[in-house]
Amino acid sequence: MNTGTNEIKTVLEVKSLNKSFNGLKALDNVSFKTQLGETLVIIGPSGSGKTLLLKTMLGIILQDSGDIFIDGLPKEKVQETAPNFLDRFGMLFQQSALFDSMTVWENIGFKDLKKPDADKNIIKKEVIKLLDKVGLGPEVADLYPSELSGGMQKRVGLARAFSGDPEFLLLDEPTAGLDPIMSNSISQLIKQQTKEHKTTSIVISSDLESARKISNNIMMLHQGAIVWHGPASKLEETENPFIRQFIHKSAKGPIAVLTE
Ligand SMILES: Nc1ncnc2c1ncn2[C@@H]1O[C@H](COP(=O)(O)OP(=O)(O)OP(=O)(O)O)[C@@H](O)[C@H]1O
Repeated sequence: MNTGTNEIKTVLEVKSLNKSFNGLKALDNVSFKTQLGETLVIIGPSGSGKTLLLKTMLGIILQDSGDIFIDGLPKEKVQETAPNFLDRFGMLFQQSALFDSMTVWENIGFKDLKKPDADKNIIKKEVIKLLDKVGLGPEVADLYPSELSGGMQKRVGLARAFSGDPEFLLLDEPTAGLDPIMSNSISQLIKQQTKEHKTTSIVISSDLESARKISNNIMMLHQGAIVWHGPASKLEETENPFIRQFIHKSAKGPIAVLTE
């Protein structure tokens, strides 16, 4: 009997996605589903297609073939009826991708500031609450991104992604380059946000400790293809050679290690 407490509902689906650059396959028949409230972490070696997959899902790069479904509808259909459908997504790109010419609060309030009836004072107040959520004080609001450390920029990027409590979070390497304490606190924030708002999240992470902490499921890409997709709890026990090599940081295995 479905009690309604563990609702299984596919909210994002990628079907047979292919993309090549100069004849080289960068995404190779990628198919997967994510359920409401799930956090899927994508792992894989450098150049395996992780960022490209997120960019294709968002329409920043167009696929050669394959489809993306949101709530069971093709993305193009969703876009037709709701041109601002990307507002349903909170995104964090690598290097945080903050706008250098805008202050921290303008960066975080960006989505709301675009609205015709935007009230700057209300938006700034909301931003200060978000800053507090990611562990930054109100004094940071009027600074420019260049005045912040890398860790602070990540937090600001995360606050921007959380802004408006989006249904979906797509985060590219949220803990890369951070010290272990900062990385742990960012992982906690992602967990808290996804739990409190039942957010469906896809997170690219090379930080396996963070991946284990935040994920329900893990998917590994290699040369644009999915080589493993399963529950995070099975990561340690799987015999999959790609996973074994990746988690043991071994030079031996199916993943080629580049040498000079
Ligand atoms: N706009 C583009 N033009 C040409 N090639 C591209 C483009 N975007 C991605 N690629 C290629 O697609 C492949 C996958 O790139 P992608 O950035 O997705 O890798 P990744 O797994 O995110 O790597 P990393 O962990 O290093 O960020 C790479 O070979 C890359 O060179």
